[in-house]
Amino acid sequence: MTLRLWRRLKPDDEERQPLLAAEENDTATSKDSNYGSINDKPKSQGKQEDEDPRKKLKEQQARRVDEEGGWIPYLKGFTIFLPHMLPKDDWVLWTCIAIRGLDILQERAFNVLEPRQLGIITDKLAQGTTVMPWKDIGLWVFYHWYASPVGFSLFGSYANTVARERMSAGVRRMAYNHVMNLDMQFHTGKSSGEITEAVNQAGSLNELAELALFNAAPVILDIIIAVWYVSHLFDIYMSYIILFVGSVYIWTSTAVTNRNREGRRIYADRRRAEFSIQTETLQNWQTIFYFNREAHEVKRYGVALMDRLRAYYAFMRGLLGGFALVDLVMNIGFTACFIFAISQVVAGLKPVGNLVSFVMFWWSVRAPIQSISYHWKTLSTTLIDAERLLELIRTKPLVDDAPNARPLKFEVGKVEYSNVDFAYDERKPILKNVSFTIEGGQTAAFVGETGSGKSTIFKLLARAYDVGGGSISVDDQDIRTVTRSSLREIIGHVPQDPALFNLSIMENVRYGRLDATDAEIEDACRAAAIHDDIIGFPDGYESVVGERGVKLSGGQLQRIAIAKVLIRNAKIVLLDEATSAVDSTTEALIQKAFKTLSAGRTTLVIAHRLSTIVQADQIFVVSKGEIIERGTHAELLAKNGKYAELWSTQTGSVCRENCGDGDKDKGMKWLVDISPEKLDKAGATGSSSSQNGKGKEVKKRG
Ligand SMILES: Nc1ncnc2c1ncn2[C@@H]1O[C@H](COP(=O)(O)OP(=O)(O)OP(=O)(O)O)[C@@H](O)[C@H]1O
Repeated sequence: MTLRLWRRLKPDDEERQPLLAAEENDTATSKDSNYGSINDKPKSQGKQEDEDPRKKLKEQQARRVDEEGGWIPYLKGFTIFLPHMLPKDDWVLWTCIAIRGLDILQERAFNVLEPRQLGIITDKLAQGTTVMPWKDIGLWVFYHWYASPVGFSLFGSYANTVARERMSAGVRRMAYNHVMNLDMQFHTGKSSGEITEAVNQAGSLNELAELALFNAAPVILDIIIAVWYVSHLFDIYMSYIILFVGSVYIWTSTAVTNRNREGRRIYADRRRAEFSIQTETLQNWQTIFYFNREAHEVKRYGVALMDRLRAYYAFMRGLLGGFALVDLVMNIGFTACFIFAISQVVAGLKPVGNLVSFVMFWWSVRAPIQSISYHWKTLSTTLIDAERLLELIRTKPLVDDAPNARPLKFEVGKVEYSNVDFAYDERKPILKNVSFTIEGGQTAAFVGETGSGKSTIFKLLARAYDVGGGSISVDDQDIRTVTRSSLREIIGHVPQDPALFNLSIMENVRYGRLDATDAEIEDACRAAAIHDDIIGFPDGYESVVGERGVKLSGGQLQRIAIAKVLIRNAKIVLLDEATSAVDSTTEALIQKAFKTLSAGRTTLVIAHRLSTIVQADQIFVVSKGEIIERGTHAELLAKNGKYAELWSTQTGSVCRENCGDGDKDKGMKWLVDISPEKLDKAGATGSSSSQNGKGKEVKKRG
């Protein structure tokens, strides 16, 4: 019994704190209400300022208790989890709870019956019986067996496990679903570690429920039974002794815990520091390798390790000393009760069997009494953990379906931005009065300096964020009035830095359309000019791509991302610098594939290499969040503005005649001054120039 209690009290209590997990929380501490990551702190800075993330949660909890008007209303806030933890129709869960309930009751009954039976046998022996009391022995054996771990409690323990895990699964599912449906601001503003930890706090709620249902309630029952039973065995004074010992015990153990808090905090800090060195150095192993700093890092880690050990020893000294003290209180209490009981037997007031029953009973109730303070401490820690989960669940997505949102009715894929304003942070406007219309099936390209807001224009179309002013519509339906899912279903996005799941190439491409056949996937890969690369890998389509696709080159990653969009058969395609990482031959292949596949689809392209978008139906030049020029390639060249400047920089061409007046009919002449490689890319230019057919002439020098 002591051993069991020791296990329950010692490691769990002090080490259940998520010391390492706290490390992951150090970074994202900003809770800004704007779309902004401006307040994000660098990791090391965050660490210094937020040494103990639990402290912050504790303060938050105190504030919330205050705001809600006390602990009861505060705790009521957690009832939002109840339908997920205890779903009414989960008969397996309720059966397990019922079995565990029965187990708790039978445990209590046998706590009394077994010592009592031993007392009866002792009394018979004391009376000098000469026959074996087989019936009593049989009963004792039965009680003893039934109350042991191989008796009914075997089912009780298993039912407890099933109930706990089912409750936990319900809350985890709820939290995960909630996080998945939060907006992009939430996901870009927080570290994935922090989000994961918050979701995992589902376990803390579970503990809370388990504590209340299966631990605290039985302990209260134990105390009531103990007081009643010892009064029955001896007299009421014995109950007073037990209550007194219990109170002193609780007071002492609380005092010991408080005293140990500082030691625990130091130990937690040192452990975090050691963990931090370990992860940082492993993550930056290549830097260490190239700077030949292995020995330096091993030494640094060794120092942190020893620091942690010293802190741990100090903490454990305090803890073990504390345990010894509280155990002493318990032993003094037991001695007092024991002497009192013997005195009653000696005085002939009670039979010796009662003494035996008492001693046996003491050992069964000692653990529950001791566990009160443990449960109390666990309750406060668990509540703080659960606070994190509550905070997560209370976070409402900034972008959500309107109450009367309906599915988007796709017609031709016309995209219209009307006077769109947007800011991630209200202090810094990003898009200003952006207006344009792209007819269904057209290709529109966005060019402009880095950071001018091109990707942001894309993000708004997928409703990663909502516009600050103006509106965006698809086929004349304001995207805020349609369901987010129906909108994203028709959009295919190839990001700047595509990331893949650590699965096979086949599975990654199938992510675009879950029911795609292998043959369809291969076709998409052919169209994206990646098929030949894939079949060249030793495992072909079954090659696993590594975390985020690290085993693939940038160009391969981009083409697989393109294949994913192709297989998705999206109606509106967003290409964010989709061909920036491929060589000119591959780029030409991709361009060809896209030309075929973008037929009938509205395509929005961001490109820094202008040669890739000369055939676009419209080109928008974005600068500082505004569209400063628009038109076809030829029209923009004719304007000889920003676009012409960019074109000139990239291709080395210069306008020789009629430049700058924007009059298309004056027959501008461009002189192209480019290397053979540039000419290769600009080959598209020649064709496009004639395609756009505005009577422009592109001459090659030399
Ligand atoms: N999640 C975000 N939170 C805060 N600011 C952001 C966020 N994303 C982008 N920004 C800022 O918005 C501005 C426009 O960024 P955007 O990514 O739209 O530019 P871009 O024109 O696509 O640039 P690039 O060509 O380099 O991709 C930048 O100043 C950027 O720092």
